[in-house]
Amino acid sequence: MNIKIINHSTHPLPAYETAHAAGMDLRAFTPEQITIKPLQRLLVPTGLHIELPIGYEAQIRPRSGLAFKHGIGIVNSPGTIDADYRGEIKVLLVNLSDTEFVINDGDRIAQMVIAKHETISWDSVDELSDTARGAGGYGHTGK
Ligand SMILES: O=c1ccn([C@H]2C[C@H](O)[C@@H](COP(=O)(O)OP(=O)(O)OP(=O)(O)O)O2)c(=O)[nH]1
Ligand SMILES: [Mg+2]
Repeated sequence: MNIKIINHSTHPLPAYETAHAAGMDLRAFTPEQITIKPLQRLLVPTGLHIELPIGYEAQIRPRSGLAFKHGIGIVNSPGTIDADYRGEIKVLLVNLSDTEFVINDGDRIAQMVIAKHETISWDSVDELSDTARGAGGYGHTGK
């Protein structure tokens, strides 16, 4: 499938790093170096605008290497890019470590997964079907 993209950054388009990867890495587009202090959150520009087909979304997810080695997460993970959004894709990073983290222009800061989704209508009813679980949740099946 082809998706329209405008790249205002100076970096290559997001690409799958391996043959069967689900996510394409997103690069920071920030001519000036960015420093994220411990527990600080920051919107990082990518310079990218996309036109998703109706019925598709893009999910902005953390990279596990950055999360494990540097405590870098995404506050609203997974971020949702709607099919009707035409603005710049940005990544809402958070530094969950106790040391500053530096982002340089072009660093791969997150990954984007393109996914199908349903658009539904509600049927308002008075009762839902019976199941063995019923209302049990929050660990009611034990550890
Ligand atoms: O990580 C993200 C999440 C969202 N967006 C953009 C695309 C998305 O379509 C739009 C709105 O996002 P969302 O619906 O999550 O935020 P909201 O707070 O509900 O804003 P809005 O009222 O504009 O929908 O912001 C990003 O660029 N990065
Ligand atoms: Mg919204």
